[in-house]
Amino acid sequence: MTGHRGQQRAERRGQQRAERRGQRRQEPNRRVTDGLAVRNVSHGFDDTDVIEDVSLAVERGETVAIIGPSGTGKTTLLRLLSCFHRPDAGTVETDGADVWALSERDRLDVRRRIGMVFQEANLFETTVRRNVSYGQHVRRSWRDRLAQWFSRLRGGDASEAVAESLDLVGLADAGSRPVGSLSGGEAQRVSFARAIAYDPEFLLLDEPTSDLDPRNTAVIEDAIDTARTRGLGVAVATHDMNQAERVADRVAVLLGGRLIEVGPAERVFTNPEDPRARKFIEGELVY
Ligand SMILES: Nc1ncnc2c1ncn2[C@@H]1O[C@H](COP(=O)(O)OP(=O)(O)OP(=O)(O)O)[C@@H](O)[C@H]1O
Repeated sequence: MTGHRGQQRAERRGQQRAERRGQRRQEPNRRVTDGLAVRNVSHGFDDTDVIEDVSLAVERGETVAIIGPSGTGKTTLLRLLSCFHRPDAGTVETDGADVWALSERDRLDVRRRIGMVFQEANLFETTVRRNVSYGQHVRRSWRDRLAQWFSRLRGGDASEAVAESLDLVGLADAGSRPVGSLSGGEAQRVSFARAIAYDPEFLLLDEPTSDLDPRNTAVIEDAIDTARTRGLGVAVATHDMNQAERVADRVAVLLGGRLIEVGPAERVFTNPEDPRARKFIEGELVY
């Protein structure tokens, strides 16, 4: 019964979307075959659309900031990109392949290539090192784990990646510390290290520095920059415009679940085309 009602709701939302689509200026679709992308995705919960007809791509080696007021759908968009939610409409693609048309196993492989850092660090009550290597362990496919095992036998060291990731966030000496002894900023840096330790191709960050002081924020922003330089595609949802300006190559402005503007950071910040984007960037549009 609930499933049927859910389907009816989804259909009703679909009809409303189709009507609205005709009335709206469409964002130009960048045809990206190399990277992680959502294409014309819409998604909602219960009777409400949260994301409407959004197209956005993240290519390897670039950082895209998703900015917008609170509750505008940034987290939902990241969750669609991470293949956590299946969109009500539209497609999620990696390198041109429709992720939700893949087998469950192949989709899991795609998810393994995507690292996520949430607003809350969500660490386990153990040491820093174990937290970071845990991410590496669960994210690896059996094939990779086997390869890692053979590499260890040959003298290679999987813990190198853990050490390197901790070094990247300035916590090279903190491996043996229990997470309970960390400050909020340090915990968030461990969470970042955990996401990066298994060598993902894409990194999705949801307000990764919202509760952090300037020093911890700077460490995370530097790590974002390093990740991008190493060729990862990074998407960061933030309501901190200054942060977006500091880290992003491109900026996507999300308002009321719709992408109202997307373009190179410099252009969007200095000369936004959409008057609502301009208001938001100038701090007039506060929700
Ligand atoms: N699982 C869910 N079930 C029901 N509603 C949800 C769910 N996830 C998100 N929403 C709703 O979708 C809307 C957008 O939420 P979302 O977290 O994506 O926005 P946001 O831009 O990331 O907000 P913030 O900046 O405050 O974190 C909100 O109204 C939220 O309540």
